[in-house]
Amino acid sequence: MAPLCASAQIDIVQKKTTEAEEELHTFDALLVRSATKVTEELLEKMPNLKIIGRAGVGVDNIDVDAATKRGIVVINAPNGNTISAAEHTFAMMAALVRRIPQAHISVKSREWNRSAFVGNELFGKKLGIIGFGRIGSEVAKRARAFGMSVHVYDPFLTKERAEKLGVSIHSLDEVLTVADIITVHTPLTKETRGLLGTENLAKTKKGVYLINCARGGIIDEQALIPFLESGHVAGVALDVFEQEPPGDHPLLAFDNVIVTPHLGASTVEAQLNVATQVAEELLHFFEGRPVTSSINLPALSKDVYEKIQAFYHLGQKLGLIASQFMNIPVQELSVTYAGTVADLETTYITRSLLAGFLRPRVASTVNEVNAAMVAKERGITYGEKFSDETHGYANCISLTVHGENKTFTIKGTHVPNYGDRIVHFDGVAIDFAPEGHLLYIQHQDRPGMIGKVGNVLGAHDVNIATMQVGRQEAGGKAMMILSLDKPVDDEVLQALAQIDDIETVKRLEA
Ligand SMILES: NC(=O)c1ccc[n+]([C@@H]2O[C@H](COP(=O)([O-])OP(=O)(O)OC[C@H]3O[C@@H](n4cnc5c(N)ncnc54)[C@H](O)[C@@H]3O)[C@@H](O)[C@H]2O)c1
Ligand SMILES: O=C(O)CC[C@@H](O)C(=O)O
Repeated sequence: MAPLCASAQIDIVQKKTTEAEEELHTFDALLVRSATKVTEELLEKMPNLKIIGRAGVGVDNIDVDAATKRGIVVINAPNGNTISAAEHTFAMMAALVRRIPQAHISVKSREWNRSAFVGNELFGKKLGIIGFGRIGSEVAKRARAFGMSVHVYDPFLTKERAEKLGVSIHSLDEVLTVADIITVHTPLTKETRGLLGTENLAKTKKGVYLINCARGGIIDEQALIPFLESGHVAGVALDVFEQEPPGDHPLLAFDNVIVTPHLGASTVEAQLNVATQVAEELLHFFEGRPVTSSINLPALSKDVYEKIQAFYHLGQKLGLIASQFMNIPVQELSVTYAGTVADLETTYITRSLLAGFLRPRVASTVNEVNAAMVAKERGITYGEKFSDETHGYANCISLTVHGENKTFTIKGTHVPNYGDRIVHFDGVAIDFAPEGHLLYIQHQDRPGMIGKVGNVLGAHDVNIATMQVGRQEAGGKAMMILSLDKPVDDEVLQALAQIDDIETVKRLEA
């Protein structure tokens, strides 16, 4: 939290959400650990909210879909507690096979029963790790130091990464059948809920030990009971439960089930790390810098962000102008990247363009977070293409909007140290900066048009800052894009539209 406390821009209110009912509508940011449930209902009471920070890894206490729908960025602190969670897993493993908690209770009860607590060594045992991300891989390092062999199952782990981490990948069945001890380190998802249920538990070795320091529900608690009763499972270590706290859970009655109250991340170091990580990210967000640990935005490193920043802005302007020009229902947006921009992380630029396009059409907040979702809701599809056609510019972004009976194309480029330029507008080569109050005039290419437009604007006290003209061919379709010092009202638009040979007049705000 220290980075937040040090910031003059941030006022911190530390309360339970239930104690802050009256102020909920005022908050811009919400920071939570795992206990606060960030539900759709809570989000409805927080219309000002822009970002939710989870000081920890799992975001299962946050309705990420509901946040995304509202354009709220969700960030977490993905690695601040990795070491603590891995160490806790290892402590649980040692405690499980050496029966330390049971022996502890016995001695505290004034007994001295050494023969009752004969355990097993970890050395030489096969450890099955299901889920080989940050924590799983740290557990593996520690296991190797203890002389264990490590057997990994993770369907998303590449061969290269497995080799780099010195482990071999196995199928789930292989891990289940060979492991003496199995520890799970996956997120809780539709696929992992009940992953160790009746069917898979039956495939494990007789006498297997199980550990869950990830999320309650990955090991099916009900399914476990008969396997403990029969002695097939020799012992279980649980830091997490399907319901927390677990209350009077039948598993707690088993002597060989050892438990902790979700303590994986509960170290001074981890709490400091996650709080600092999430606080720094939050400050970056409000300073308009990239957030690297967002759950609902593509991850961007500072380096990548710096490269795409200019195009991100250009994309937004292209979308914004196209949306106003095509103020009719549209079905499809097609974005083409050419030149240097084509080598960058274009997903983010496309999202920015899409948000710019949707903004004039949508009453609710629309930004890079929810743009794809809002587009889908409105039946607008979009796609990215890459091309070699740069039209002579170092970089070029083209947007084609397909609407009912009309297609519109706009192209832009970014010139370093100069700015964004629109270089092609509705079939006409032109060159203007997409900034401020713009006026689009489409007319027949005739002498004297510029003077007539200037006279009307002058008569209405509208000052022209810049004027760019372009045409398809001499005497054919021509256009003017004017940048004005103030927005024009409907009266000015009508006066301009009455000039002979002017076909269309549109205001465009950029
Ligand atoms: N007990 C605690 O206090 C505590 C602390 C921190 C994290 N956690 C939890 O630990 C878990 C792991 O955290 P992490 O930081 O290592 O996450 P991570 O995202 O780095 O790793 C998760 C791994 O699981 C793999 N995976 C996903 N679906 C899978 C499936 N169906 N089968 C097998 N593997 C699958 C992913 O490919 C990934 O490699 C999470 O559930 C997290 O919430 C608990
Ligand atoms: O806030 C906590 O202590 C839980 C942490 C842990 O479960 C996580 O997902 O980061």
